[in-house]
Amino acid sequence: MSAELSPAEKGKFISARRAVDYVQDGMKLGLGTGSTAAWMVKCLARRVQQEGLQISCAATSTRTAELAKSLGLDVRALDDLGWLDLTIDGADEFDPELSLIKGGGAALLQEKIVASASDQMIVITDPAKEVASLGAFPLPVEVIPFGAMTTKALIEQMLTEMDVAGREVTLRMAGDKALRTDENNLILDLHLQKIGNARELSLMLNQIPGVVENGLFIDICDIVVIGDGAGKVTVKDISDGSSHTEAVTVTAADYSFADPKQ
Ligand SMILES: O=C(CO)[C@H](O)[C@H](O)COP(=O)(O)O
Repeated sequence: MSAELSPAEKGKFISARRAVDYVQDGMKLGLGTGSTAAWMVKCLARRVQQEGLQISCAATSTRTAELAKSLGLDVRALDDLGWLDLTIDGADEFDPELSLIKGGGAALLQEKIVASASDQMIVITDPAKEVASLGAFPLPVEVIPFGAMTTKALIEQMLTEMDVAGREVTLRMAGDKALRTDENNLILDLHLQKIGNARELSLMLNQIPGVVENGLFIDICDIVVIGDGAGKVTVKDISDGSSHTEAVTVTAADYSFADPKQ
């Protein structure tokens, strides 16, 4: 039997399980990255096994692809699947318009490509990630290694010109080495405190040579599913502005999976 989950982890599990309800037989799915997305992959694999669903998936990172394959899911290259029906992914922050900051797990590039190639994106999250205005979470920006410190300087100059509140930009490390993404790029984290105009910032960042993509997801997310460790799940849908909360029960058997890989 699995150990009791912390309230935060239970919230992630609850949101992941609820989002998997949106999956239908025959769908082509995008699989997100991160700890919440890992719960989703497990819940999805369980549904596929129990109900015999025929689905195919494109993963947003090597680690998600490995987890999904290890659980028997049919994982293909995005280009083999073409357009997707639905992507389910986590986020680091979301605001009332369901704009997001993503990339805490350094997978923002594949995540944005996959979500943008989907009819619908559902974000699975916990209440701590809901903000009135994006920016407390450092904004990840993926840059190519060539001239990365010059790209960093160009970003800092742009932030100064835009008069953004915080301007510290740091290179993300993995131990004593610069972290490399699945595309062998680097991540710069922008410690901005508060992002006033996320749309403008996103456009400006992507105009800088050396920037591959940034972690602002604007007009991409359709639904946010917020799992609360106390046993509630809230579903917010941007298409009709609706929001409703459901009570849920969770037992240890629900989050016990044969493969404990996260
Ligand atoms: O954007 C991401 C990875 O690049 C993740 O979805 C985000 O960091 C949330 O992760 P977690 O579910 O572990 O809190």
